[in-house]
Amino acid sequence: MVRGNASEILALAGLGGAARGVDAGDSVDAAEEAARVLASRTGGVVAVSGPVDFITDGPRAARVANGHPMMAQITVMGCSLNGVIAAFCADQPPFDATVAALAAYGVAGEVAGETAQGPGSFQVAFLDALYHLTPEALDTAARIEAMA
Ligand SMILES: Nc1ncnc2c1ncn2[C@@H]1O[C@H](COP(=O)(O)OP(=O)(O)O)[C@@H](O)[C@H]1O
Ligand SMILES: Cc1ncsc1CCOP(=O)(O)O
Repeated sequence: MVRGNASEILALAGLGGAARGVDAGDSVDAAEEAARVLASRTGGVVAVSGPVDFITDGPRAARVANGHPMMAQITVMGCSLNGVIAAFCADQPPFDATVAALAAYGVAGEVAGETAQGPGSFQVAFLDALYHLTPEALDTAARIEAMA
């Protein structure tokens, strides 16, 4: 399973990419083909994170529209996300698990964004929201679109 922002996925596929340090300088849309190429090459699941996440295993693809703009303002949100995806993949098929992990992470971001005053309080509120997230709340708030 590979997860990166758009510029990281483009670079990994050998298709360039305009990364700004650890941040993306490319849109998720621009990295969709790179993600499909990487998934086919590796036989694994590839996720491009960003304002709307894109996930593919080659034949299947989905978009997850959950999240909050403040998530892009905090370092290590992507690294932490990788750990959450790994936990979801531990006992679920990897494509479904990755989609669910991205939705859960994004919903926690939305909950945190309701009370955060800025990046500092957002970090604390995000960890609390992830800790308190229930399957019912995830079902209600998840914005997942299956694609061809
Ligand atoms: N503008 C945004 N709006 C909503 N969610 C976002 C936005 N930018 C990033 N996210 C979310 O933040 C998390 C980390 O993704 P990202 O910022 O792409 O990682 P990285 O830190 O590797 O660049 C993902 O769950 C993603 O959906
Ligand atoms: C490993 C590491 N150490 C300091 S910043 C960084 C990368 C963080 O990347 P991201 O914000 O994309 O999770």
